[in-house]
Amino acid sequence: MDLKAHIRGVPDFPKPGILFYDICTLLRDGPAFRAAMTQLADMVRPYKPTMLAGIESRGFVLAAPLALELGLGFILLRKPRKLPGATIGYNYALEYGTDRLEIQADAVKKGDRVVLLDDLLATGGTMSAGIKLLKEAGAEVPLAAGLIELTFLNGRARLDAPFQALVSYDS
Ligand SMILES: O=P(O)(O)OC[C@H]1O[C@H](OP(=O)(O)OP(=O)(O)O)[C@H](O)[C@@H]1O
Ligand SMILES: Nc1ncnc2[nH]cnc12
Repeated sequence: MDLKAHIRGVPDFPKPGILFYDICTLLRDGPAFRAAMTQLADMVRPYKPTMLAGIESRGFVLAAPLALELGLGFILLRKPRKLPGATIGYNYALEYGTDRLEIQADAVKKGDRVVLLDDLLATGGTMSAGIKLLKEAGAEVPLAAGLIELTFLNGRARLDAPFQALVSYDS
């Protein structure tokens, strides 16, 4: 399955100069969505995670079904003020703005092996914040993973964990 054939590039969204890689066109195609989930499962399984975590919101769309597929529990990393109870937060810069991620302080136990999933790695700010939060909460992060990597932004250099993606774009 050629996953790239199902990902649409939308010029000048959400700002002029940004080529937005839209996964909605992949998600809407059953066999392509299935193939992406199977390939993600094959990529993640060797790292022997005990839990999966996903980043709001497009990351949830991939990470929750992947957790089910692998028979694992699922942790939500959310945008600010959405999670009840004590949280740990981290501010970060995006390719097109700034944001903050939060995790529930009791989401992981020391020594949990948590693989972190998002749809796309651009500058790496979001994924880097997610890895920091998981580690601060006590988890090991054997892998961060995505469907898409924008290699020209070199986001993986900012990550304190190995990173893998299914498809990459160099412009
Ligand atoms: O590597 P970075 O430069 O940090 O960019 C990647 C992040 O940007 C997008 O999320 P966005 O904040 O647009 O939110 P969404 O998933 O809710 O659409 C994407 O889903 C990643 O989470
Ligand atoms: N170019 C891009 N396409 C889709 N999502 C993104 N998140 C950050 N940069 C993006």
